[in-house]
Amino acid sequence: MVQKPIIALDFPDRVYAEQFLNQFQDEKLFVKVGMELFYKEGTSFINWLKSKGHYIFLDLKLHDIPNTVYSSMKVLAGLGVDMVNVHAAGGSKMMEYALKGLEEGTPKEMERPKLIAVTQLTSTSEEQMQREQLIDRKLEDSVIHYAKLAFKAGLDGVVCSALEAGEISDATNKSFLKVTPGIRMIGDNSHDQSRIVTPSDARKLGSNHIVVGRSITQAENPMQAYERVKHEWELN
Ligand SMILES: O=C(O)c1cc(=O)[nH]c(=O)n1[C@@H]1O[C@H](COP(=O)(O)O)[C@@H](O)[C@H]1O
Repeated sequence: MVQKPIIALDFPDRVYAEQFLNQFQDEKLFVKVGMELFYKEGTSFINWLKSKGHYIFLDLKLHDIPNTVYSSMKVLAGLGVDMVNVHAAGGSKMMEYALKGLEEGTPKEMERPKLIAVTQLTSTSEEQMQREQLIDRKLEDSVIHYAKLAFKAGLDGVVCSALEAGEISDATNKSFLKVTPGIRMIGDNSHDQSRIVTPSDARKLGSNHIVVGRSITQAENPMQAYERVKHEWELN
């Protein structure tokens, strides 16, 4: 799959999103549609993005009982997106059912979307995880544990910080995807993220994809910000 930085289209509606995308003219981008935009605009916006030739990560982070996730994935499989996700905390069975739903729901002429699992959100710190989730371990231990569960369930990869990417490769295999949000250029505001890295460090540490939102979308010149991220990511 194309390795361009994935731009998080965290906008309130399609007017904002289209205004943003228009700046890139005909460039085919890899974009992420999250809950905010999908809840507002639904599948018609996904179809529009597809008609423009963009690659799409539909980030709805499913986390429910196995049967509900199975039937929801069956529906999402028909949208023709390239990547979808679940929360690994939903458990092995839920992840297996998610994959089954996608496999059954993908039309014959389409490729099944990649299925990845969020391990520990990049906004979560070790202190918060221990205090709020009552996990009395290092944060990396929890991330690696979830990655192993996702791997065993047959998923294509995980969402993780680049700080854990190397250990995940060792615990799974080289082709298991490590998709990394929490990307910031040096000096950027980290906002609500905890485990942040630069595009160049993400590459060096072994991430396969990076997800970048506010550092691009809220930049004074988003095109320039995107080019800087892409340059750093591709050069390393
Ligand atoms: O699944 C995700 O995309 C995701 C997982 C995670 O652990 N952390 C995380 O930040 N994300 C998403 O990645 C994007 C990061 O946005 P910025 O912090 O603005 O770069 C947001 O759209 C988040 O919803």
